[in-house]
Formats: sequence, structure tokens, C-alpha cells
Amino acid sequence: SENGSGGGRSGALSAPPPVLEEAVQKIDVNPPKGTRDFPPEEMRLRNWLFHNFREVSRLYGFEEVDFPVLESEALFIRKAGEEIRDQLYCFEDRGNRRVALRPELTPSLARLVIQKGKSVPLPLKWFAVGQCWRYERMTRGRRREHYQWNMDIIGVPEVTAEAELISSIVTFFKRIGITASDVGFKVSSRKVLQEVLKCYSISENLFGKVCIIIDKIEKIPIDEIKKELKSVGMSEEAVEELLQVLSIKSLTKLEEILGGAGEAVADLKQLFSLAENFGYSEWIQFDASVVRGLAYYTGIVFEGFDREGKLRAICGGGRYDRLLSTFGGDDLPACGFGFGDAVIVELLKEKGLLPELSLQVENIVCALDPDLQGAASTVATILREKGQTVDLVLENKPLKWVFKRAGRINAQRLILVGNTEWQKGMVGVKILSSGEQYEVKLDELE
Ligand SMILES: CC(=O)Nc1cnc2ccccc2c1
Repeated sequence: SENGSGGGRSGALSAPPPVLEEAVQKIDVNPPKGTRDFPPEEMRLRNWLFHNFREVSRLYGFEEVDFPVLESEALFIRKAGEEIRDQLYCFEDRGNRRVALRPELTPSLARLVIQKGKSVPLPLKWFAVGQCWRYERMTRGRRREHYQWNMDIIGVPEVTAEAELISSIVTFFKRIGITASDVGFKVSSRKVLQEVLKCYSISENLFGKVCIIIDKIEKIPIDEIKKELKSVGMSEEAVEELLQVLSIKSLTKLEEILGGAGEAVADLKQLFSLAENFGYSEWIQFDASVVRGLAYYTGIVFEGFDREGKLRAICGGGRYDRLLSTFGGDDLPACGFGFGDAVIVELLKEKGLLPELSLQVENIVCALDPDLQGAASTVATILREKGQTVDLVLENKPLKWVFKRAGRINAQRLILVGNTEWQKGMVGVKILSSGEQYEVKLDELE
């Protein structure tokens, strides 16, 4: 409220009219490239979505955690050639530290688990909803930020953890009206890949790279995939065998190829059996081509997809038993998933399932003349202390303006503070849906 010319007011009468700062050249009122504002309507949808994320997490007994959006760049530097690494939103800060806006939440969660060490009893069941960033050349015009819901279970080596996580996502889908005919989960295990590579005595450290290449199987031509696999050292024969195995869509077939002794088949059999018990068998299918694009997965991996095949993956996750130890922590088993805020909204639009969320206020309170503004403030406070929502008219406005605003904010009733009523300790009430109008004593207003 201070004017711009040299500090506070000096004797209003003598001072020349305050000269505001010279107008800066018009700033760009749009948010930075690839980012979004959330004006009220969009914010209501976001809050509705996040409320459902949090409610499901609560139903499953998970505790909410959060981390800085800014992390040391080192947390995300992995050598496997991931897209998330190529698009890291990283920079050098004013202390010459290499930092990055987090592209995902899992490394931060792993960092916090290690930091907490033995002080937190296992298993840990933590969830977070956080904004994640990527720096893409805007040529692609894609977003540079999105919000992700993550749920992670730390300290459980059995696939009961993965089964629980998939169950939580099914619960989420059901809550918002999505059914098993709308979406499904493709489920596999990276141990399938591991067992094939072992047959060809391909070294472990190629594992991450091969996964990242395979993850592009539906995004780039198969010849390109073969070329990249050979470039990391796989033989022609190994490539052919691998691609053959990755096309398997039945567990029985997989068992024929890999034999029944391996962990991959055992884990997947157990997962599908648990899915029966959870009651979500119709939601999942085995698909050996699913590897997911993050290098740290080591076991079961899964991704939610829309059965019409129009959209990108809705969510994805899996087991990452080595991540904590690569950060110098104990060798703790871990699994989790990430669920972005973008594809799900596209799906809801496609299915006509976007919720109708309008602003709803119970009361609009207004003084019928300026010297009753104080009285109106008192009435608003009384109603608010009763837990009622109140839009208090803050200026002396004509009744026409008040009615117009009442309509716009979807007020249920109009509380009029007028002289004659106020003298009797009363206020006027108008129910805006029916038009019914009456007077009521202030202490009987509920
Ligand atoms: C569909 C969409 O907006 N995807 C998206 C948007 N921003 C991101 C930012 C970081 C990592 C992944 C991201 C993914």
C-alpha cells in the first residue's frame, strides 16, 4: 500500500500525487514453457484427483512423505541411457553445486529411507504426491512438469508387496469410475530378461542398458531395437531369442521356454494367484514385453494401460531391490509405482468421467447500507464459527450486483443486513433456489 516514490506517505496534503514506478515493459503473464497454472476450476479437479490418491493411500495404511523438488544431480545420474537422464532438469546453483529438479520421486524416497536408517521399523509403507520435472527441447511441445502419486513398500522381499500395490491402484480406479473394461495392467518380471541373458552369458552390467532399449520396443522400429541391442554387445542369436521370449503373452508358454525352476516364473505365478485372492484377476495379464523405462527395476514390473490403446501408460511400477544399496544403504528390498496426473485426466475425459466440481458457498452476506458493513462482518463471523461458508460482500454494492455475484458463486442463500431488521436484532434471509424470503433473529440463524 506504500506508494512507489521514495518510501512512506509524507503529509498527504503537501506531497505531490504519488508517482508509481515507471511501468515495466509488459511481462509475459503465461507460465514458463511446458508448465501449467492451476486457476480455480483446474485446481478443483487437481484437488479431487489428489484427494483420491490420498484416500486410497490411507485405506492401505500408507504414511505420507515429501522431499524437496530440488535434489543433488547425483541422485539421478545412472549410466543406463534412460530418457529421464537425457531430459534431466539440472543446473549449477550459485554455490556451484550440481542440482536438478527431480524427474521422479523414488530416488528421493530411497535417500530418505537411508537417512532414517534403523530408526524406522520395517516394512515401510510410504506415499507421496509431488511435482516432477524434465527439460525437453520444446520442439516436442510436451509438458516439462507433472504431478506423480507414488506408493512404495520397503523391506518386503515377497511379491505380496507388488500384489498389494496393484490392488491399491485398482481401488483407485474403481473409486473414480474406471473399470477393468477401460484399463488393464501388463505384468512381467525383469527376471525373465535376466534368465535369457544368463543363457547367453551376457554380463549383469548390460542388464540395465538392455532393459532401457527393450522399453522402447513399441516406440521405435524393431530394426533399431536390434541394432541397439547388438551395439551393447548382444549376439544376433541372443537378440533373436530375447525378442522371441519377449513376445510371450502366457505364463504357461513362458514356463515351457524358461523351465519351472527360475524365480521369474515362480514370482509371476504367485502374483497371479494373489490377484485371485485380491479379486482383481480380470485387471491383469502377463506380457513379457513390459520392462518399464527405469534402469533400477530388478523383478516384477507392471504398467496400467487403456484397453483402447489410445493413450500412453497411465501408471507404472515394480520391484527395485538394488537401488538402496547403490546409494550406499543396506540391501533393502523395495517396490513401488508412479502414477502421473496427465494421462489419467485424458482417460477420464475419454470416458466422460470427469467430475462436476463447482464452487459452492452456503451464504453470501451483504450490508444494505455502508454503515452496516460492521454488522455484516459480525453476521459473517457468527456463521463461519458455525462452520458455514460465507462470501462476505466487502464493498457497498447495489443489490443487482449482489444477486449477480450470488449466482456466479453458486450461493445457497443471501443474508441481508438492513437497518429495520438489525434494530430488532434480526437479518433477512433469501433462499436463492426457491426465492423464499424471511427474517430471523441473529442467534437463531443456523
Ligand atoms: C503426459 C505428461 O505430461 N508426461 C510427463 C510430463 N512431465 C514430466 C516431467 C518429468 C518426468 C516425466 C514427465 C511426464
